[in-house]
Amino acid sequence: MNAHVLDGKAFAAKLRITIADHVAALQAGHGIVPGLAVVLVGEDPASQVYVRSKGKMTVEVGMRSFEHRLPDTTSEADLLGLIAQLNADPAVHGILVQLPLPGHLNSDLVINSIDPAKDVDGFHISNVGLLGTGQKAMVPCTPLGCLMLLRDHHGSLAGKHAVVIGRSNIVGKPMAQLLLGDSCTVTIAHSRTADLPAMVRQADIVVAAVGRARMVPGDWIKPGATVIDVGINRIVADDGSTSLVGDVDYDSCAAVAGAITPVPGGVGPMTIACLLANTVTACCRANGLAEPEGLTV
Ligand SMILES: NC(=O)C1=CN([C@@H]2O[C@H](COP(=O)(O)OP(=O)(O)OC[C@H]3O[C@@H](n4cnc5c(N)ncnc54)[C@H](OP(=O)(O)O)[C@@H]3O)[C@@H](O)[C@H]2O)C=CC1
Ligand SMILES: Nc1nc(=O)c2c([nH]1)NC[C@@H]1CN(c3ccc(C(=O)N[C@@H](CCC(=O)O)C(=O)O)cc3)C=[N+]21
Repeated sequence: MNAHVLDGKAFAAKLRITIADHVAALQAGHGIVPGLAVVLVGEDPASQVYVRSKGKMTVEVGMRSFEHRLPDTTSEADLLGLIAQLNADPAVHGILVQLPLPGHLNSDLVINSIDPAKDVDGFHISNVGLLGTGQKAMVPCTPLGCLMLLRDHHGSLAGKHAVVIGRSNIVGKPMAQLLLGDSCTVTIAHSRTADLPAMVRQADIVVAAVGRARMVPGDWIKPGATVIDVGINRIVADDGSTSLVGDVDYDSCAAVAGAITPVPGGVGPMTIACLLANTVTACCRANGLAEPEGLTV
C-alpha cells in the first residue's frame, strides 16, 4: 500500500485564508485588529526561525505582531513584568512565550502568569483543566492541528484506537485529551512503556511526539493505519548538510500506512496556522463577539 499524504502545508494555507477573511471582517465590522505577542528569551537559533515565521504569517493574515526578544540573562521578575504589561494591553489578544525557557526561569510560573484568556498556546493550568473536563478552552496549537488533519481525513474518529507516543504537556497529553474528546480509545506511551512496538501495532491512529529522529519503523505500523508525525529533528548528513526529519521513518511507514504526514510540510505548518486561529478566537471572546466556526474544537 502507498499511504495517502496528509498535506499539512496545503491545509494550513487554506486555514490561513479563512483566518484572513475573519480578520478582515473584524476590522471592517468592528474596527478591531487581533494582535499576537511572541516572547523569546535567549538566542536559540531554531526558536528564532519559528518566531520569525510566526511573525511573518501573523502580518500576512492582517493581524498585529508584537515581538519581544529578551537576552538569556533576563530575570524572572523582568519576564513576569513584561507578561503583566502584555496582559493589560488591549491591543494584545494572544501571548506566546517560546519554550523551552533558559534553566534559571520557572516555566510553570511564567506560563501560569499569562492571562488564560490570552493564552493562545493553551498551556495555562486553567486551560489545561478546561480541556480535561470538556469545557471551552484555549486548545494547544500542535494537537489542535493534528486533530483537524485527522477529522478532515476520517470524518468521525469514534471507536478508533489511538496510540500517542510521548506524554509532554505541550503535545502528548493534550493530544490524548482531544482524541478522547472525539471518542477514540486512547493509549499514551512513553519511555517506560513495556513493549512499544506491540502497543503501536494495535493502533488505528499513531501520533509520534518523541523528539527522536526516525524512531518508529514501518514494521510497527498496522497496515492501513494513520500516522501523524509531530517530531521535528534536525539531522546532519555525512557531507555536513542538514535536513529535517520526523519521529517516524517516513519511507518504511508510508509503505504500510493508510495515511501519513510528512516532515517538513505536515504538522509544523498546522501548528502556526492554529496559533493564528487561536488568536482570532481569543480576540472575539475578549470583545464579546460570536467566534468563527471551524477555528477551534
Ligand atoms: N511540529 C510541531 O509543531 C511541533 C513539534 N514538536 C516536536 O515534537 C517532538 C516532541 O516534542 P515534546 O513533546 O515537546 O518533547 P518532550 O521531550 O517534552 O517529550 C518527549 C516524550 O517522548 C517520550 N520518549 C522519549 N524517548 C522515548 C522512547 N524511546 N520511547 C517512547 N517514548 C519516548 C518521553 O517519555 P518520558 O516522559 O518517559 O520521558 C516524553 O514523554 C520534538 O521533536 C519536538 O521538536 C514539538 C512541538 C511542536
Ligand atoms: N510556547 C511554545 N509554543 C509552541 O508551539 C512551540 C514552542 N513553544 N517551542 C518550540 C515548538 C516547536 N514548534 C514548531 C512550530 C512550527 C514548526 C514548523 O512550521 N515546521 C516546518 C519547517 C520549519 C523549518 O524548516 O525549520 C514544517 O514542519 O514544515 C515546527 C515546530 C512550536 N513550538
